[in-house]
Amino acid sequence: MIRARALRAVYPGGVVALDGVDLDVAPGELVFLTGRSGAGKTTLLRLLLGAAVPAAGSLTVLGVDMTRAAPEDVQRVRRRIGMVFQEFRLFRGRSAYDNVAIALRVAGVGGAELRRRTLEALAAVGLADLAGRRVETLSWGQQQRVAVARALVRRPALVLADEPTGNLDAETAGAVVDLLAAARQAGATVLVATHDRGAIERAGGRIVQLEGGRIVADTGAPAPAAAALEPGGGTASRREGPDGAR
Ligand SMILES: Nc1ncnc2c1ncn2[C@@H]1O[C@H](COP(=O)(O)OP(=O)(O)OP(=O)(O)O)[C@@H](O)[C@H]1O
Repeated sequence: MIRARALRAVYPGGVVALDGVDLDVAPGELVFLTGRSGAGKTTLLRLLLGAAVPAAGSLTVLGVDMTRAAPEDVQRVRRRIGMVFQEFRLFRGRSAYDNVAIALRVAGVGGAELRRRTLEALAAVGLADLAGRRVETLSWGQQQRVAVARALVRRPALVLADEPTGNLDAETAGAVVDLLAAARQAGATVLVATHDRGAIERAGGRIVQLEGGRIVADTGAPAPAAAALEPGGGTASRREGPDGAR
């Protein structure tokens, strides 16, 4: 799903944001990226999304080598990613419905299916009654839930969320975390950059800690309890093993 080796990211001016990151994320994992401000979390998400190119190292996302991919291949990867941004990036002046529907429209979905899936996504985040409201008239937490609905409506293979619970009250933050966990239950791989300890404790999952652009701690994927306990129950861990490719 994701495979990074010796990943390095440098901003103009020479700021080294990531410095030798090795990371494997298997399909279906829920991973929290933690670390203090400036540790490199957002930069890693940007590389995964193909919004920035690594300065060195290798990065494969959804089977595509992001360091060598043609623009159309990067586009193909992006279409399979649902992104929740820190600042929502909703279209002001448009309704909650329109903001969610756009994600399906650009994927070529229209007509009755567009309407059904958009309304289902809004209902899933508890906003069915507010579908027609312009987004700037919604509360902060409601806007974030619109952004989550927009990210999930296409049933993406990979969900990337950058501080999705920032500035939300505990209850709304909990609801957002539950939605991301539900996306994982539905089969998505989910990466969440967050400072929110409560969110991490609520959802469980793997914790990868960044510091100064390096991974300094990684709890690894929790062993799937049922499979691990069954005799002959397959893998003890869904984490991809090291490959010695360094
Ligand atoms: N556009 C930019 N130009 C130059 N340097 C940048 C830029 N964006 C980020 N940086 C620097 O890169 C490093 C990593 O930043 P990044 O935003 O990835 O950290 P972060 O862990 O996401 O922080 P936060 O928790 O505050 O969002 C920091 O030193 C930051 O100052």
